[in-house]
Amino acid sequence: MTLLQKSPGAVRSKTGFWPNNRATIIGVSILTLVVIILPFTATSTMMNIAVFSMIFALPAIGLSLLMGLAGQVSLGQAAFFAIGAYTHAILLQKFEMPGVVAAVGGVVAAMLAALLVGLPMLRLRGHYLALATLGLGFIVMIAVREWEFTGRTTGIYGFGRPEVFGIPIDNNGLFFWYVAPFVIVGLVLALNLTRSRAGRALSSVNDSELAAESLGVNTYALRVKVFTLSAGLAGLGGVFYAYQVQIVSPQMAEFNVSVELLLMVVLGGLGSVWGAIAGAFIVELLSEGLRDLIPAIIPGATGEVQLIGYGLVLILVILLLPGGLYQAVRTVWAAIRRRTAARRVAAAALVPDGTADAGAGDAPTRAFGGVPGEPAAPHGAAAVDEEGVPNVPGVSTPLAEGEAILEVRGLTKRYGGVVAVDDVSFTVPAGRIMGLIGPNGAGKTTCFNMITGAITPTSGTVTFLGEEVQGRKPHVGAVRGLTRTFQNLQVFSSTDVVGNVYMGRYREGRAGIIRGMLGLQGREQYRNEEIARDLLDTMRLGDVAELAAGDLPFGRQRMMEVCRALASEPALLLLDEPMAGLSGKEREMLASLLRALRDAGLTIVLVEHDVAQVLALADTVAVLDDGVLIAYGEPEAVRNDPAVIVAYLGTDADEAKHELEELEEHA
Ligand SMILES: Nc1ncnc2c1ncn2[C@@H]1O[C@H](COP(=O)(O)OP(=O)(O)OP(=O)(O)O)[C@@H](O)[C@H]1O
Repeated sequence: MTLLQKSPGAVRSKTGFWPNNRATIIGVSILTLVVIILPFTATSTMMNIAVFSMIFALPAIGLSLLMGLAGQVSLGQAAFFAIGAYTHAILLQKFEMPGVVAAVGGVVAAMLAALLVGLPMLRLRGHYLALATLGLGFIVMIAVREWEFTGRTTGIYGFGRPEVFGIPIDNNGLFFWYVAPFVIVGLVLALNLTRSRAGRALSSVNDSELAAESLGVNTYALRVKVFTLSAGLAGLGGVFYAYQVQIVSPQMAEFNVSVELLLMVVLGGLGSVWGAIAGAFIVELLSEGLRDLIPAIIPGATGEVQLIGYGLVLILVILLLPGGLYQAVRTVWAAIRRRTAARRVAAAALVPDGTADAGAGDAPTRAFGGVPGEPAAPHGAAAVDEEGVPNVPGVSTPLAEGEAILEVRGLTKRYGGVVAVDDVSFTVPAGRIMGLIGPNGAGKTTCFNMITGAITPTSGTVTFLGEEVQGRKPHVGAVRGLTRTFQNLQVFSSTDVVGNVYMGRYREGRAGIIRGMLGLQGREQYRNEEIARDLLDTMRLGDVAELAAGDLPFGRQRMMEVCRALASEPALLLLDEPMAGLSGKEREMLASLLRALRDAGLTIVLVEHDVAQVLALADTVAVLDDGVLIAYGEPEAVRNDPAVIVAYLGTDADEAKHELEELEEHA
């Protein structure tokens, strides 16, 4: 039996966990209609703006994915735009390659440049990528300006226009129709990506890289992929730009182009793909307006002054509408939905016996926390036994009970002169609960962090399921079944409660970025969502499944974190102070749950300040004091160990023992 029995008839949620596909279809249909009609109705100035908006929408979508999803800022998107354009122009003009080959070459060159910058930079945390891309922008601009091959300041020109079935694309209307399908396809792929397993993982990384890694997300690989994808879209934009203006020049890589792209993304709303397209149109309109307005206000002003206009708009948006247009639209939409719902409730109240039997015929069946094949308890109804203890699913353990699942040998962590953990060794047997206790600052969390890969030990080894994992990133252990919770909660606040627990299923999923973009992972997603919901019901969190995770009370956030860790079907679960902040009732429930999980075969290591709880729960207890392992054994032996008593209470052993007993009685 696995930890989570999967519902055989997993059904699609009707509660809105997945963004509304119908809305996307309607949106894309309207956009397509506008694209078809616009060239027949727009003035030539409008058509010119529309063409450039479409061209810039591509790098803007890329930047939006990078900044909104991957949480990385690029100040040099124009560099990839220029690399795409120059490569395309060079292949066309100097090597006389066919248009399609030259275009693909432009995109590939931009992606390769991104790999070159991203591979070293994305390993580092912080804003290094922003600085590196800013530098790249300057390098590209200066290189093409100084290099004979790229035409110096004059640039490259004289290459032909694109042709489709022998028809030259030689006016704005045709060019608009030529670019638009690429933008629409890019839009759909990007929308799919944001909803996919990979997209959700990226948002989670934004919320808490440590928690995402601990659930098996390889954050570095994902960021590199999104950065490369983002550069590819910029390169494609550059290819179209080169075709449209019929010249490529160093200005394309200038900083103000990157700022323009940044403005499009911020104005539209970070991470919103629709917002990026809207932002592209608005900034192009704005830029047209500023071109006339600025010389009228400041006679003799050059194009540089336009940057001041962009800067002002950027500041205003950040101050007044930090979520951009996307946020504004969402706020209005939410208000409309609230009013509609209120009206519906009022109307229902007028109908005698308005208790409709809605959906009774298609109630989902669940095997988890209920009887297989029988209608499930509604979300929010706790699946509990007669004593109020949650039902616990079965557990699969890769080892026989008592075999070493985790071996820690000579684990040491020094911070300058501070030895946080000093030569600690212990073994955790499978199917047992091990308590790790010690006074404040004893080194418990540091120990956890070294075991899970959050920090690298100064020396020592951590062997999990026979493989040394010390010093490796947390996702390495997580993929093999090593999952943890955190002393300081690490909630994915950008999503709801079910979204958090769904992320716990990450290591069970397979779909990558490509499958995500193509929308070929529906089954896997719906199945994992159902499992997440089932688990929430079992943990009595079903009633808050749709709430924003950050809005939950502290105690329920802790329970949600445990639930999220369980969703990953771990072989070894490390819990860092899971009882902290819980009510007495919640503590009791959690203790029962842990006992039941252990009885089902799960191995648990528990760091906890509630010593009485640990001594009552654990099969073995390790005690740290000042980084040193001072006791290790069965709870009874540890309870009476004078060294432990002195470490905890810092007084005479007999007196301390008496105090400890009193404490336990009152606990
Ligand atoms: N990044 C760091 N730099 C310097 N010292 C650190 C760092 N992290 C932890 N320490 C020190 O290492 C020691 C152990 O800290 P740790 O947080 O592991 O203890 P703990 O047993 O988990 O404490 P608590 O129960 O209060 O959470 C403490 O003295 C702490 O100040």
